[in-house]
Amino acid sequence: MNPIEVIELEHGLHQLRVSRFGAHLLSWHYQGKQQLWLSELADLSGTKPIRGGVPLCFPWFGDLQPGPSHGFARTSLWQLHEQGSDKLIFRLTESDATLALWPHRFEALLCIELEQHSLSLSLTVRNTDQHPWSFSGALHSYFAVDDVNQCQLPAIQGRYHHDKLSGQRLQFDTARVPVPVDSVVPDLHEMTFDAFTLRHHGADATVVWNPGLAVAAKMADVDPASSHRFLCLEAAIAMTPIRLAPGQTHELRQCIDMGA
Ligand SMILES: O=P(O)(O)OC[C@H]1O[C@H](O)[C@H](O)[C@@H](O)[C@@H]1O
Repeated sequence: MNPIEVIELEHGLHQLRVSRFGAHLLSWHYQGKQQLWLSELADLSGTKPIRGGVPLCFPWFGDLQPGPSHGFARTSLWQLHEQGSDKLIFRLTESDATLALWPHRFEALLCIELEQHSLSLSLTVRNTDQHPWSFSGALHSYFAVDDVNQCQLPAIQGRYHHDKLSGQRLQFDTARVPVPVDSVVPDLHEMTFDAFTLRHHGADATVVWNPGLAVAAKMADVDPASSHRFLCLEAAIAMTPIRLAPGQTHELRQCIDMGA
């Protein structure tokens, strides 16, 4: 059996491929053109995070030792909860494996929804436990670009950001995306990029990431020759974790509007 069971959805101008492993959006064609980058060297064995597409970071963003980078959601097998002509909903709840890493009961639903000219991803997290807990996370989208070194992101110009590469608070001088880049940009929730507009809800920052050639060359699942072909623009809870009381929910959403 293929460990990466893939669900396909075709609706209007869109075609999607989503893996149950990680509820991971692997491919999105809009008007016949691929919008996401998936590494040629992505590990599709169902044992490691998949490089590219849209990984889900939950219940934490980044490192939380001794747990895995970006949490366990992207390496868990999700259930296909609902399938409609224009949407897919995946569901994940706690298991012995997740409780060993993070001792809290939860329900997470990932809804991928298509409208005529847009795609939205929404991760709704519910505390199903008896005690409050906190989480962070991200919708870690890898957008396909011709050359990241030429990318413009007008919304960043003049903005302060936490530069994870230097550990400093810096300001972007121009709209040109620097490479390498690993920046947490607080309160950036709407931006135009390439042919589309991104809108984030339930996030406290947008994370902008491309490792650049030197770091990519050390990554097992990125071919350095194609490391310039993506830019990650992530709807992230990366500043302050969200605290949920029993029964409470939080929705983290990224809407990608092709604006035609
Ligand atoms: O290699 P991964 O665990 O998938 O993380 C990939 C990247 O994710 C985010 O963008 C972080 O800000 C980066 O610091 C990290 O390198």
